[in-house]
Amino acid sequence: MSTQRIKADVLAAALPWLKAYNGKVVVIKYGGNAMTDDTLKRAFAEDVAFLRFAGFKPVVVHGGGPQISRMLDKLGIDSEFRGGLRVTTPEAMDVVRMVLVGQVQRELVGLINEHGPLAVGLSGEDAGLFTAARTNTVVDGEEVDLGLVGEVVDVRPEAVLDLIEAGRIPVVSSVAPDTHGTVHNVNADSAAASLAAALGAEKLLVLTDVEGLFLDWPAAQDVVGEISPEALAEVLPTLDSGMIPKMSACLQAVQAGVPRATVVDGREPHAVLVELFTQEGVGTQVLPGVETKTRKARDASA
Ligand SMILES: Nc1ncnc2c1ncn2[C@@H]1O[C@H](COP(=O)(O)OP(=O)(O)O)[C@@H](O)[C@H]1O
Ligand SMILES: CC(=O)N[C@@H](CCC(=O)OP(=O)(O)O)C(=O)O
Repeated sequence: MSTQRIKADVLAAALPWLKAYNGKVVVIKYGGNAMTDDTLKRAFAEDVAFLRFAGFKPVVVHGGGPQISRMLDKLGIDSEFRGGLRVTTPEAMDVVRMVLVGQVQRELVGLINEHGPLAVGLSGEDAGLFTAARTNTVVDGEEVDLGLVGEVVDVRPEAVLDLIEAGRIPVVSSVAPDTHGTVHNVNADSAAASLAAALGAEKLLVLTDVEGLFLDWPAAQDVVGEISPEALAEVLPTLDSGMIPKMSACLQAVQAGVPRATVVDGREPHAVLVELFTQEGVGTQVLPGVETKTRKARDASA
């Protein structure tokens, strides 16, 4: 087939997706582990700008776990993860906020704005976007005090909606005040799910550094292609580390009415475009009413 024909086929195949998502909100969670190099970050910014110019309404919620850990290390502040969440002292909270809002968010906004005056950064503290409530976690049957870690209990999406209506791309950091104004560290997957639900998003797309959910972790031979919320709720207690908040977030979003939530490998350049314009075969999709389907992982041993 000629190169011109291949290009024509790829472009023509995008039509159903362009129609389906025209004017629809897509919340994209960009995890810190998928921000490894400048080329990937630039490709991500291009994808988000592409979506906006293609008639989607993209909203970015970003993470930055590894970036926070590096800064805490540099400053000699100890931190540990329990059940996939960072135990956050008041001292660590200052660093979390500085890195997420002051570094990671600023960098993403800058990269997207290379394509036009599109992105506006905000955090859960802006215009009452998120209200958090302190939360603990249970690890091996024991309740663990996580310090200043919260979950979003209320969303006032007006500021984000105003930006979307003005044709902007909101870029949201996951720190949020409680009802007394004390700022809490919220896992970015969970914040993205809350925002997707409040915005009535068509999709929650979560970029990370694995091909998707593996039920045979850490052997990682078979990646889940599709899974229903009910089947996911059953396997959730067996998962560990970062996959717990990620898959809980997908479940939360779908249970709150977001039609589908997908985890994709952000180490692949243009993962966002590939996922949104491809029928099947990338990442793990949480979707009501499906049987669990798995496929061989890219790196599976033969
Ligand atoms: N069952 C599983 N399937 C896939 N990844 C898993 C699983 N269990 C644990 N993980 C780990 O979860 C990590 C993703 O979570 P996390 O490090 O928090 O990513 P992010 O920064 O993208 O939010 C993967 O890199 C992988 O090491
Ligand atoms: C409570 C909690 O764990 N908060 C996360 C917030 C950042 C985040 O979620 O970043 P990723 O998406 O890159 O993992 C943290 O402190 O690392």
